Order: sequence, then C-alpha cells, then structure tokens
Amino acid sequence: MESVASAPGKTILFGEHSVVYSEPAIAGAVNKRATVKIRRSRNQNTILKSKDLNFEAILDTRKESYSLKHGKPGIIRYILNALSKFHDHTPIEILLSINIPIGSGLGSSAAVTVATLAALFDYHDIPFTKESLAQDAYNVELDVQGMASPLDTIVSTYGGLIYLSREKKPISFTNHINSNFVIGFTTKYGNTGKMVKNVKNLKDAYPNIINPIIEDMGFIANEARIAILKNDISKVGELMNINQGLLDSLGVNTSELSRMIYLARKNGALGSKITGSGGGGSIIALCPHNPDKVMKAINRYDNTLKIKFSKDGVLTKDSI
Ligand SMILES: Nc1ncnc2c1ncn2[C@@H]1O[C@H](COP(=O)(O)OP(=O)(O)O)[C@@H](O)[C@H]1O
Ligand SMILES: C[C@@](O)(CCOP(=O)(O)O)CC(=O)O
Ligand SMILES: [Mg+2]
Repeated sequence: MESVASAPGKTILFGEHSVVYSEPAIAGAVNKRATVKIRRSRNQNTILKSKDLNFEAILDTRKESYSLKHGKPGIIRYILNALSKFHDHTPIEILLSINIPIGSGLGSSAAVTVATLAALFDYHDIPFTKESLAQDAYNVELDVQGMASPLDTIVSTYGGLIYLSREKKPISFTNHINSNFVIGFTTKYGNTGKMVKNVKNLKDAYPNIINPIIEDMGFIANEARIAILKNDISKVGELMNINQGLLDSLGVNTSELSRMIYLARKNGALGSKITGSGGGGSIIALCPHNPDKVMKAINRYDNTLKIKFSKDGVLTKDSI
C-alpha cells in the first residue's frame, strides 16, 4: 500500500515575525507544493529520497538520526520529528517531491511537514481534522526551530488567503486579491530559526523600541485586512511598503532583498517587501499592471516566480 499527501507553500503578505508574538497576520497558500509518498520499505532500512532536492538518506527513527548518502540535510529534521511523533519505527520508504524553492521564505518546511504528517496518518489509518493536522504540524516546526508561529502550517493545511487573528483563529478571505504578485528570491538562503532568534534578542535588548514596532505590524495587518476586503489594491501596496520599513528595523533585511524590493518599486510595483523570515530568501511585489517588467528587472541579478494564490490546502489520496 502507498500513502500520499501534498501541501502548498505560502507567502506572507503581512505580519512575518510579529506573528510569533501573536500579532495578526495575513498569508496565502501558493500554487507550489510538496508531495510526500510513503510505502513499506523493501528492506530493513527507512529511506528518504527526493529527486527534486537531489538527496537520499537512511533514517534511524528511534534515535532521530540519519545518514546522508547525498544532498543537504536541513529538511530531514522536520520529517524525522514528524516520524518520531507518529510512526511505529517499521521500515518505510518516503519519497518527497517539491517545487517550492526551499529555505526561501515560501514555507517549504511547513509544506513538507504537513504533507508528511497527512501521508503518515493515511499510512497508519490515524483519523485527523484540518485543525488537528495544523496543530500537529505546528508542534513539529516548534520542536525543530525552537520558536515559530502557527501561521505557515495553518495556511499550508487550510489553503486560501488567511487572516490569522490575535487569538490564532484562521479566518479565510472569500475574495482573493484580484492582482498579480511576483516573488523575487536570492540564492542566499535565510534560516528561519536563526532569524526568529535574532529578532527575539533585539526585542530583549530594546523592549521599549521593538515592542511598539511589533505591535505596529499588527495594526498594519488589520488595516490591510480591510483594504483587501474592499479590493483597495493601492492601499495594500502602501501598507506592504510600511511593513517593509519595520521589517528592516528588525534586522531581517539584506542588501540582496533590498535590491529586489527597490527594483520592483522602480519598475511599477505598488508595494514590495520581504516575505518570510528574511536574512536571505524572498520578497513579494504587488504588480497589478506590469509583472513582466518587474520580473525582468529582478532577473538581472536574482530569480523570480509569478505566483498565484491557491485555494487548495492539504490534499490526500482521494483529493489529489
Ligand atoms: N537543498 C536542500 N536540501 C534539504 N534541505 C534544505 C535544502 N536547502 C535548505 N534546506 C533546509 O530546509 C529548511 C527550510 O526551512 P525554512 O528555513 O523554514 O524555510 P522555508 O520554510 O521558508 O522554505 C531548513 O531547515 C534548511 O536547512
Ligand atoms: C518569521 C516567521 O514569521 C515566518 C517564517 O517563514 P519562513 O519559514 O521563512 O517561510 C516565523 C513564524 O511565523 O514561525
Ligand atoms: Mg519554514
């Protein structure tokens, strides 16, 4: 028997970092996904393979350790943690396919975690709801990263464009923003755990300065929610730019991200900002009229993706 599940990456429009301190945020699932297949192993080893990431590893689920045949290890920790919580240590083969740029602020870790858990639950016939899956996936991200908000795993599970309230309640928008978005990403990867820790250190060192900045980010997300509901695109862009200024003040910007942000604005984007944890990774630009011009400008130095928001969250065997 083979179990399969897939889950989308995400882009954060408003509220990365501040969401870790329970401020509201807005993020949407995108049309890039991670798919995990699980089947019984043909030998005594538990094997993890990904052609897309060019890696192969043998996992020791009891010791939560691995030996890597080739490839980079990072994402394995999320899969091992999920297995340690919900797998009975019998040998399995796990195949991961992914077209989300990894480590780029587009939520590959959450998508891999959600897809792994959903495939594992199917494999073991463990019943789950979207609510319980999002919570289990959040616990994995928390264990691996040390600090995390539930935003990425919620969006990856439910799909669509979501406003996450202060009380951590996901509220889906019925209207998607009717416009084009461009993602620019560098080959300099960020590390979510490290960036979240850096922000915490800054907050601890300067609480009187940083706490109001984080609170302001929450006000921006709330203003943005109203602007999105009214489909007021220029206001959404303006709020993205304000949010970017505050992210910069938290120390998560880099020269490459700044270059993409300003190239996007110079070429007509209504708003542009980091998306995800920063320190490398991605920016998002709101380009209603000229996405191709913005992409061409960014492509001179970095890479781009035109993304669409996707209503699909986690998909399992019957729905894929
Ligand atoms: N080529 C790769 N192969 C396997 N893991 C990778 C690779 N590049 C990055 N990683 C790991 O993938 C994870 C990405 O998670 P994260 O930093 O949260 O970024 P995001 O979720 O935005 O993609 C990190 O643990 C990182 O070490
Ligand atoms: C910085 C943060 O708000 C978003 C991180 O997103 P990503 O892992 O860089 O895609 C952290 C979190 O919400 O857990
Ligand atoms: Mg992540």
